[in-house]
Amino acid sequence: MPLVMGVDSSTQSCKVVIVDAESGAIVREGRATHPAGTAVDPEAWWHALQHAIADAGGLDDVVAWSIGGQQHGMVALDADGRVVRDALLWNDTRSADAAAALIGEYGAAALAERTGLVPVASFTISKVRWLRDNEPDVAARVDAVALPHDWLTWRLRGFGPDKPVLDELITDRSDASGTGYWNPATGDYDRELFAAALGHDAVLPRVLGPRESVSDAAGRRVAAGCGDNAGAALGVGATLGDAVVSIGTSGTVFAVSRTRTIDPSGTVAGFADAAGNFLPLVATLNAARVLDAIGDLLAVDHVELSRLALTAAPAADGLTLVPYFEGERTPNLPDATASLTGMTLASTTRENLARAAVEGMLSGLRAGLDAVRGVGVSVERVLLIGGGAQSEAVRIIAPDVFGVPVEVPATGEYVALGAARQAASVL
Ligand SMILES: Nc1ncnc2c1ncn2[C@@H]1O[C@H](COP(=O)(O)OP(=O)(O)O)[C@@H](O)[C@H]1O
Ligand SMILES: O=C(CO)[C@@H](O)[C@H](O)COP(=O)(O)O
Repeated sequence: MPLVMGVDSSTQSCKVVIVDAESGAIVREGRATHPAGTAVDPEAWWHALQHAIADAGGLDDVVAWSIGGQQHGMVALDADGRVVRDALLWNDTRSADAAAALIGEYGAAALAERTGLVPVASFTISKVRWLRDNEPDVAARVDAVALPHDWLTWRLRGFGPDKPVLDELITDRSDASGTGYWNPATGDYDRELFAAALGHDAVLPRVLGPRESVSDAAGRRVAAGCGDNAGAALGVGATLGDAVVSIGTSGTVFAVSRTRTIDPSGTVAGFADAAGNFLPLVATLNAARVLDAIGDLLAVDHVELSRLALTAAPAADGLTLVPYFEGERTPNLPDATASLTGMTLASTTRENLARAAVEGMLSGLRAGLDAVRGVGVSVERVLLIGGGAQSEAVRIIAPDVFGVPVEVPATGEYVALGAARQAASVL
């Protein structure tokens, strides 16, 4: 009964599963929370990872592991292996102007062709460019740029400021494909784009193939890890014809595809997956936390918010929440704010507000589904996952909003399970 560990270092928390590699059964689990905010000291993730591993009973009996994580965050290191500033996360919109500058210089169509992406604030290249433009002294000290899962993998393997071997940074194609300086057609970094964004070239993590591995200081096998959405696709077992809708901090809609996506409009990101295929994806910045915010406002928990939403009629008597609390990525409106319209004395009830929150959040994801279909991906059913899928109201209202059958797999940490699968596959 060899045991493997899978990790999801997500925006809000770190989740660890220890799995029997033969049966797939979860043997132990652990978790720890991450700090709030869109710029975070990566040390906080490292501490959370260690807590979550301890909470899961430790690694002593584990023979292989793999880390999945939130995508795109910029972890910039100096020559001594120290983080040069707080990591800017995928949901930090200060890099919107940098994204626009990149598009102005290279053209959206050319960037989509070269990297699969048209820059928005979320992608790593926009953050790297922001650093060069706004903190040139810090940018000049950067010797390596990694993603959250790359850096945590490096730390857990035994590297860090005490052993700063930057060439030992590794990543995988799914997370590399979210940088904006990796070419999904060739599998190589686009060094010209990266060096121009940063102002000079630097170490980038080596991209391991789906079955390649390295080892940690104790000799355990370490798989390449993955971006969290690719991890979820692996963990939930998505196949052709499935679209996965994940309602976590981000809302994402993605599908496994045999061919790469090039969308010069930038709506659909042409990511790679963790198994050698591709993962066209649409992401919104406003998902589970829309429900958190309205629940807090109404001073109710998730169960009561769901009950209120299901008490109201569809369309909430015209009360409409456009939930751009954090700005928005799809559509690309980084400076947008949320708005509530259709307020009358009759429509402005707690029930309608709860319903409008669920419908507004799901409508953003429906637009994502349409966009994924629009690039030629067939969607026969939706698999609904993430913390927000635990809401009964979300589960009941989603099929009407999406217009396709919706299946809700048993509640589970599918990103961490996907990473555990990677670990099992390199054994
Ligand atoms: N029953 C529920 N109804 C609605 N939202 C929920 C429920 N349970 C958890 N959540 C929300 O789900 C989010 C966490 O989901 P998760 O998929 O773990 O996110 P992430 O991976 O981004 O950290 C939190 O915002 C949490 O409040
Ligand atoms: O930016 C994206 C995908 O492009 C997000 O999906 C992040 O990867 C964060 O994920 P969660 O923490 O919300 O799961």
